[in-house]
Amino acid sequence: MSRIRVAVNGYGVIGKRVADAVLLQPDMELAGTADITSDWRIAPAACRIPIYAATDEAQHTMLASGIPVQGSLDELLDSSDIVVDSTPKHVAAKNIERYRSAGLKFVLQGGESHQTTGHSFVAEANYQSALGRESTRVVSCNTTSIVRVLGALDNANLLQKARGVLFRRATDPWESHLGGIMNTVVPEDKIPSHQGPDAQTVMPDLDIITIAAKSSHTQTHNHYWTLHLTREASTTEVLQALQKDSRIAFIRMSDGLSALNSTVELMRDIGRPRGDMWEVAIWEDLVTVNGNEAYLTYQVCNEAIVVPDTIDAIRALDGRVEDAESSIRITDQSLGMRQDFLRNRDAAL
Ligand SMILES: NC(=O)c1ccc[n+]([C@@H]2O[C@H](COP(=O)([O-])OP(=O)(O)OC[C@H]3O[C@@H](n4cnc5c(N)ncnc54)[C@H](O)[C@@H]3O)[C@@H](O)[C@H]2O)c1
Repeated sequence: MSRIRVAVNGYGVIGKRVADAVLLQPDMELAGTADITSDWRIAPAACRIPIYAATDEAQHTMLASGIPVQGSLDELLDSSDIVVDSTPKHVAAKNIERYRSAGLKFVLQGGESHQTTGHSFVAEANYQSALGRESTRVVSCNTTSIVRVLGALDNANLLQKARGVLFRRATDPWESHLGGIMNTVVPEDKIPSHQGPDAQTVMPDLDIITIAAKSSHTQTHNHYWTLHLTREASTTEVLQALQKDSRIAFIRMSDGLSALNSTVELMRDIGRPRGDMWEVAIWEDLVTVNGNEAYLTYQVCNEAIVVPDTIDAIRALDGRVEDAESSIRITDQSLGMRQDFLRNRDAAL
């Protein structure tokens, strides 16, 4: 089977992680990455990834900065089967016609609206409906976590409705010198916040309300959920339902993982590239069930969580791996995803 040749347009927070994940896939090949920067953000990639210039101006500045440019974005597209667009919000939507004229399938990211592709993607929920499509949009980091967690409970017929509060990191760590709030919390200016309706683009029947606030840190997102269950259940039943999703990991206060920064440090200690956590991490010892209500909190590494889904989205559009389980297994194994970072999962429950 020939490998899928993947182009990554936009080598920022998401693009560089997607490019590295593509390099690990047995059935994919990285055709190259395009960007407009010519400084430290792209320079380290040049020795291991073919770099292309997304604009004529970028080509001049890249060459002037000593970046070995392989060619233009159009040339990159010509040598690719699928492009992942990870340019900033609203830039990607303007590239769609260019991808279509090059005859390429394309994956967009969560900064674009559902309407840009007409399909929003989370691998565990709707891989099947993306099979062979021209395009899809991998939903945002918060939405991906919501669909994973609520989807796992829904699959076990346990979820009736979900009400959640989201604390969002103020900015990405690498650009925190440029902006981000300090010493405050800023509620989003409407309820429901956009994440609940966004989750419904993947799970249309989900009864969900989200309230969100931006807080003054850069260490991942943190969600708090009150879940109305379809019936009275035990904590073990809820945990077992969550455990069925291979991309949900379990962390514990009792292990000293008592704050967002502890988990961030743990990811570095276990050797994760860039300290990334692709899993959504639920505090296992905080999961509480009271009759037909459940309460839980989890952590979302916004920079990393959409990377495995982006890899699966590429496979779904390509169409040759026809079931979600097979694609998820290949992706999980290639990245080294885990459900428990400190001990064998089977022993934990
Ligand atoms: N940062 C996150 O936590 C996060 C999480 C999930 C989804 N997303 C989504 O992923 C997408 C990318 O976000 P990001 O955070 O990686 O952005 P980013 O700003 O970190 O990276 C974007 C990259 O695109 C490059 N770029 C800008 N204009 C370009 C152009 N015309 N052509 C080619 N390259 C161009 C920039 O130089 C930069 O390297 C957005 O849709 C965003 O909403 C971001």
